[in-house]
Formats: sequence, structure tokens, C-alpha cells
Amino acid sequence: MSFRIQPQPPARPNRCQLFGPGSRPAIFEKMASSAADVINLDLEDSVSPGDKDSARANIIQAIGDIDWGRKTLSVRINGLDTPYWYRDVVDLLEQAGDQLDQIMIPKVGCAADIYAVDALVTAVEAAKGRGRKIAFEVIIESAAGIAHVEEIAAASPRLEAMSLGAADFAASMGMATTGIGGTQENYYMLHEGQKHWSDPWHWAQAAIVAACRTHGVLPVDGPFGDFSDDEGFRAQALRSATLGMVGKWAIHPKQVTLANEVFTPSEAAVAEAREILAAMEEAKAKGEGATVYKGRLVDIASIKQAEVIVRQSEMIAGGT
Ligand SMILES: CC(=O)SCCNC(=O)CCNC(=O)[C@H](O)C(C)(C)COP(=O)(O)OP(=O)(O)OC[C@H]1O[C@@H](n2cnc3c(N)ncnc32)[C@H](O)[C@@H]1OP(=O)(O)O
Ligand SMILES: O=CC(=O)O
Ligand SMILES: [Mg+2]
Repeated sequence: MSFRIQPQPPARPNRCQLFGPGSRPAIFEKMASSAADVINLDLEDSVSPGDKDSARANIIQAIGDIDWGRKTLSVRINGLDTPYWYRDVVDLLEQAGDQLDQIMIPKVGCAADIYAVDALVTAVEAAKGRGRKIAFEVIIESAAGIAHVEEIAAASPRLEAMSLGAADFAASMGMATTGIGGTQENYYMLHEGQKHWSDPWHWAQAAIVAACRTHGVLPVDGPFGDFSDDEGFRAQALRSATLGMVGKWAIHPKQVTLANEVFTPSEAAVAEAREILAAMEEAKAKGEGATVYKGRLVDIASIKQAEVIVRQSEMIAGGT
């Protein structure tokens, strides 16, 4: 219970974040013309150490040269445990145009990590007189990150989104898998001789959603590595959406449509939400706080649930 009103996250579509290595400029135009809401040009783990400088230069050039439309344009910088990150920040902020919306900070472990990047970004913005403040997004992908998730979500007013990075998260946690997201063969319960698979990502996702919802940040599911497995992607994305996440990464263009489908409320879901709102209006007019809709209880909390779906649908319709 709290007298504080839960803050709303930024009202922009974030159903799919399409990634591409900064060392592969040939795909940048394809990324820009995709149906993804967010583009993540990568300087981190998809770029080999020998290509870091040229990838940074490619990205800076492409930010100005390519028409990114109404997409949110983000660059994933290198981690704070590398010698590259400060140069990523300084060069991007000094040289890239105003089309750059966000910096993604990977492997965040505590609030001070965000503070350090915020201090550098703030100084360069002031020195260069940049008109638009750069927003941040972060990846929770380590044991320290998930242990400090709530302080990280609260760390900076620049923070707009937080993703779960299943690959590095699994490595940091010592999980016995090389799969990136999705069902893990050995994570099952046995009941009367039958295997029932559980979701090893669930608890981390729930912690991220709670931290994000507390502080008005968009919670996002990260990569699903097996891009030949559409049904596996869809199942993972549906679980994430049901838990409260607003979108998912695409590490291959074929995953963009899948993510957009899952994270756009269906016409049937929106129609039902509107019917619940109408039923509750009727109930209120009669002085009742609860009523019956299609044989089930709806009450004042149902208004808030229905509003989540209607708001999401209206925001997407307005933003695309
Ligand atoms: C764990 C993490 O950190 S995940 C985040 C970091 N990882 C990344 O950014 C990786 C992003 N993805 C990629 O680099 C690539 O998609 C790969 C390496 C997985 C596969 O690349 P390819 O072998 O070229 O894939 P494929 O041959 O199926 O490509 C089909 C088409 O999509 C294009 N394409 C491939 N990847 C992308 C992309 N990320 N964005 C846009 N277009 C793309 C290809 O150029 C090709 O176009 P064409 O039909 O005009 O020739
Ligand atoms: O950066 C993403 C991950 O899964 O690791
Ligand atoms: Mg990672």
C-alpha cells in the first residue's frame, strides 16, 4: 500500500527492438525500413575487438545519413569493464546527430554504473550544447544486476527501458545452458512419470517488471537466440507479455513480425477490455463497485486491468 501514484513509463511503442552489429553497415538501411519500433545498433558483443573503432565510425555516420523515420534509435555501448565505453559515449555525443535517442548500457550491476555514464553524458551534452537529452536503456544480464535491479531502475531520470539479457545472465548465474532464452530441456518437474517444463527466466523477468513498474521504466524481454524456431520465440514472447513486459528483442529480421504480433493487443482483447469498461460504467451508475461480465466477477481493479490493454492499443495506434 502506498499513497504514491505509480509512474507511467514513456508513452512510445517498444514492441520490438531490432539489433544489428555496428561492424555490418550493409544491413543498416534494412534495419531502418523494418517494422521494429526500436533500432539497436551494436558496439558491444556482436562486434569483435579489432572492429570497435570502425563500428563506432559506421554508426555515427549512419545516424546522420539514414532516415530512421519515427523509430527510437539506440546504440548499445560497450560495458563499463572495457576500455571502449568512454570513447563510445564521447564520440557518439560529440559527433552523432540529434536523431540519436538512446544509449543502451549493457551488464549494469549497480546504480553507480548508471551514475557514471550519466555524469559523462551530462558533461558532453553541456559542452557540445546538444539540444536533446539522451535517454538510457539498460540490460540486466548478471547476478549483480538482478540483485540490484530496483536501485538500477531508480538510478536516473534518463532511464526509459530495461531488458533481460538471457545469454550473459545465464553465464553470470552459472546456468548449465548454452541456449539464449526459451525452454531449457533440463528444467522440468516430474509428476506421475510425466515431464512438465518450467520457465527458468520467470523469476528474473518478474523482478525486472516489478522494478520497472515501480519507477516508470519500460520492461523488455531480450534475445531469443534460435531464430529458426518461430513457435519457441512466440511462446517466450507470450509469457513475457503476460508477465507485463512491453516488447522483445529481434536478433534476426524474421523475429520482428512475431514480436509485433505478440505485443500488439489483439482486436478481440481490446474489444473485451472496452466491454468491461462499459460494464463497470453501468455498475457505477447503479452505485455498485462490482458486477458480472460473461459470468465472471469484474470490479474496480478490472477497470485498471482493462485500461492497460486499451492504453497500450491506443498508444501503438498513435505511434505507428
Ligand atoms: C546476445 C546478444 O547480445 S544479442 C544482440 C547482439 N547480436 C546482434 O546484434 C546480432 C544481430 N543479428 C545478426 O547479426 C544477423 O542477423 C545474423 C548473424 C544472426 C544472421 O545474419 P545472416 O546470416 O546474414 O542472416 P540471413 O542470411 O538469414 O539474412 C537474411 C536477410 O536479412 C538481412 N539481415 C540479417 N540480419 C539483419 C538484421 N539484424 N537487421 C536487418 N537485416 C538483417 C540480411 O542482410 C539478408 O538480407 P537480404 O535478403 O537482402 O540478403
Ligand atoms: O545482451 C544480451 C544477452 O542476452 O546477453
Ligand atoms: Mg549480453
